[in-house]
Amino acid sequence: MSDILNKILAVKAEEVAAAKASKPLADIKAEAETAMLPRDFVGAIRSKIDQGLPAVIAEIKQASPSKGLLRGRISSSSSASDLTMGNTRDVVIEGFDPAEIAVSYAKQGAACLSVLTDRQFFMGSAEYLRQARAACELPVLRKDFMLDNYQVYEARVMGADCILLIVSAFLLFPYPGEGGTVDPLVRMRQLESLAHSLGMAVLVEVHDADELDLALQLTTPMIGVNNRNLRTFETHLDTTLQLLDRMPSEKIVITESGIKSPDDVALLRAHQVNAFLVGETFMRADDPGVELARLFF
Ligand SMILES: O=P(O)(O)OC[C@@H](O)[C@@H](O)c1c[nH]c2ccccc12
Repeated sequence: MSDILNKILAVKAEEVAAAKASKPLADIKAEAETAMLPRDFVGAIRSKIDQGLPAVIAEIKQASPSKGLLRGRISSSSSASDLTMGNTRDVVIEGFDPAEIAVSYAKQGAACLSVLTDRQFFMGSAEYLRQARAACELPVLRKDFMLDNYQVYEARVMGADCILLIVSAFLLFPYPGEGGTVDPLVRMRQLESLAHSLGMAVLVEVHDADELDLALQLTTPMIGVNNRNLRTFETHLDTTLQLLDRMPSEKIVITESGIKSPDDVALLRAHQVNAFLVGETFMRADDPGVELARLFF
């Protein structure tokens, strides 16, 4: 079992409860229904692939539980020791500009953006998503740990065009629904259909064959394979390659995590994997978009 994921999900459930207490479900629902129009996330990916180009979902991620701070500097008002796993709440960072990063990604040919909105473990925020989306025309994935309908409405209100459903999160965490604990597949289907009804796409994330079997029971065409093992934090691109035989041809395979070099990209493309989600490698570069072009074009 994955300790870090369990910890994140427990915090997430508390955050959702607090958000519901400060803004009731009916209010966020009304806001979601009048939010600005969604952008076509799946269409943006398909359009690159149809042109024979790699479809890159370029991530904006300030920090991660496995690597700590990825971009920016810790301001003198906070201490580096605050930045231990799961304790990023009070750390202030300078030199991290989501709008500037988004513009650079768009200019260099990204298909879509992914923006971390989890605060405690990834130092993300809804505000970063808003800033990034407003700065360009790319569709945006809200990268967070979704458990509850409420978060899907929230995603739309902040401007997200796509949400992430992590299969292992539903398997791990017995999140209560109406009338007790709800079956993981039932919960994923509920969140998927809600996202679709709000005009958003869904990226479903798997790490092994059993998770893939569940993911294939959703209707979304986008299957993400996370190359990172959330227990050990090790990444192996083989994780994606080993699942390819089981992928129906109508699905779009998105390889996620641990893509570091043009050779990694060439290996995956040689196996007809043409959609990529990349964060750390871009975040550590001076100009994230220029690094995107170096890896992919
Ligand atoms: O920074 P990387 O190794 O390029 O990985 C990006 C992305 O795949 C990773 O951030 C990610 C994949 N699935 C997630 C779920 C939650 C948070 C983060 C993630």
